[in-house]
Amino acid sequence: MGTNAQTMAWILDEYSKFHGHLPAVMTRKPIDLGGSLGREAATGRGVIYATEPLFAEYGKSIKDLTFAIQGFGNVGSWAAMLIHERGGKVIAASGITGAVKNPNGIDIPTLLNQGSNGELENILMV
Ligand SMILES: NC(=O)C1=CN([C@@H]2O[C@H](COP(=O)(O)OP(=O)(O)OC[C@H]3O[C@@H](n4cnc5c(N)ncnc54)[C@H](O)[C@@H]3O)[C@@H](O)[C@H]2O)C=CC1
Ligand SMILES: O=C(O)CCC(=O)C(=O)O
Repeated sequence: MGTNAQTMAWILDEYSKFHGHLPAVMTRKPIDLGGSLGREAATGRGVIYATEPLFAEYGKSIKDLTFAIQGFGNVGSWAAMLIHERGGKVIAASGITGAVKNPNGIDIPTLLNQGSNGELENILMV
């Protein structure tokens, strides 16, 4: 937690100083350092790909359900976006310094466009 592609680039840089340039040792690198396309979204996407069949076993789909996202960072914000795209309703999201709620459904693209870095600082309600 609290890391991003830049952090991974720093770790790769430090590792390379001692062991030579071996980019395969570090995942979630920036693309221009050999990172994988789609990596930023991958874990949140995995959450959705895993939960969709689980819901199906109970005769439900994402569009029928409401969601609260505890931890609106890399994984949580991508999961929220994919829920939104599938017609699901995200009614609450929280980070360590703030939270938002809207019983009618949060507009996730708008929330992300507010420059939220996963902490939801100064955002009380959307
Ligand atoms: N990013 C990835 O690709 C992967 C992440 N994970 C795991 O998924 C989890 C989330 O990772 P990321 O989204 O990358 O982290 P992140 O740092 O981007 O987001 C973490 C979120 O949790 C919130 N948070 C932190 N401490 C909290 C607390 N005490 N109470 C409430 N909220 C708190 C932060 O405010 C932030 O919104 C971590 O446990 C991580 O190890 C696992 C596999 C891959
Ligand atoms: O990038 C990876 O291969 C794994 C990342 C992971 O498990 C994490 O961020 O906690």
